[in-house]
Amino acid sequence: MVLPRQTCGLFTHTLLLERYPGGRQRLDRSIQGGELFQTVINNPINVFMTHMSNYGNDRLALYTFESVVKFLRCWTNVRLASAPPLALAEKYFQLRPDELNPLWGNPCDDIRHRRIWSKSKWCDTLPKILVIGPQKTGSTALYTFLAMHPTLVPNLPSPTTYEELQFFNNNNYLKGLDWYLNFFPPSQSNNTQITFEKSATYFDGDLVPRRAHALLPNAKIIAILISPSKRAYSWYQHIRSHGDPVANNYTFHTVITANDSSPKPLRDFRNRCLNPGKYSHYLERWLTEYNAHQVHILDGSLLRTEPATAMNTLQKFLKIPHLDYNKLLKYDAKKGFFCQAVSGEKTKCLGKSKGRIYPPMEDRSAKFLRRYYSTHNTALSKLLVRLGRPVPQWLKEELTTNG
Ligand SMILES: Nc1ncnc2c1ncn2[C@@H]1O[C@H](COP(=O)(O)OS(=O)(=O)O)[C@@H](OP(=O)(O)O)[C@H]1O
Repeated sequence: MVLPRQTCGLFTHTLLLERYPGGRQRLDRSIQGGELFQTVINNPINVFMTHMSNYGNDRLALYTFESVVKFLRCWTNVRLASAPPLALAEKYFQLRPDELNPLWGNPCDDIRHRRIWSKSKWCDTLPKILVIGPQKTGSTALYTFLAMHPTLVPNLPSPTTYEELQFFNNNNYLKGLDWYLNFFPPSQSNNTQITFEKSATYFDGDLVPRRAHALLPNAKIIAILISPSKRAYSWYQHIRSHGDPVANNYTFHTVITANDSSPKPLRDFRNRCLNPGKYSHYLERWLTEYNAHQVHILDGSLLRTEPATAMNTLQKFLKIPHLDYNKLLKYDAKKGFFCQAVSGEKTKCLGKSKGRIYPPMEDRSAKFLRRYYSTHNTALSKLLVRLGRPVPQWLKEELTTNG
């Protein structure tokens, strides 16, 4: 384990000066203003270890550290003090409490890390595309369409959350990078392929944009948007079908109209139902981390009715070879959606949990939500215009039928 923002690295490599790569001159350069000197200067707290169980034998380490301490004392005003590693760690987090939560970066971005990265580990297969949701916008359909492309490879499924890894937004993040990487083994893809991941809860997760950017700064981000009112209703039906007590005890209308005097579980539920639909708010957060050219905003209604058209635009954005989805997808009248065309007239559709049958939304709820989302939809429309992106038909309709 290393402290945040420190690079785990070797300063002495060997026990013998004459075997030091580059010779004494190189080691002395590191001590006298070079890498070791800079490491001490730039980090108020450092943890150093010797290779040896009895470090009295590690004469080269003793030479190195004695020399760097002498050099620092001679040429700088830095006050040096030492303490056991645990005490150092405590001091470090007193100085930087905001760093108590880890922020994983790509170990292979740092040449020293890459050099000492275990041969049995990898990092080149980290996803280069993230489908971030939000939930109930057709993200699973998009995931299966992307997985049909020979250039694209999804993560291995999680035993608990299936195709979604939900790494960046919950406690899986604290399981560390190895946990995430194990879903992208090199055996799954060749080096011309691109790995991708979709977790629909990433869109509105507080910490997600920052965490995702720290690990995948060059990733392409895909958000799918449909009418926020429809999304909220679909989400309510989804949660209700899973037997959630709040969803079972309260009608959709009661949920969306809950106010500050409503019971806390109901208010929390209302927030989970309605907040992700404040699209511009969350997109702006993603745009503080990622450059706009890395972010694709996909029209979820178009994906549903004309998936081949939506996939054409998406392939251009991803700069991957063109695949004609007209030939791969077929409308399934029974399911009411485009599904994967298999042999003959057959189709392979998503399971029962996608495209549930439920009664239409009550008029009063639709009216309430149109008003509720009005400012958010206006902000979204402005955002899309600012980015030079098309304004989807569903958004134009929501804005004109407002009130
Ligand atoms: N091709 C295709 N096949 C099946 N379903 C499709 C498709 N395209 C869009 N949809 C709509 O996707 C809705 C589910 O969205 P998600 O996959 O994002 O849901 S989830 O957040 O991952 O649970 C799901 O919502 P419900 O109809 O409310 O169940 C569908 O309407």
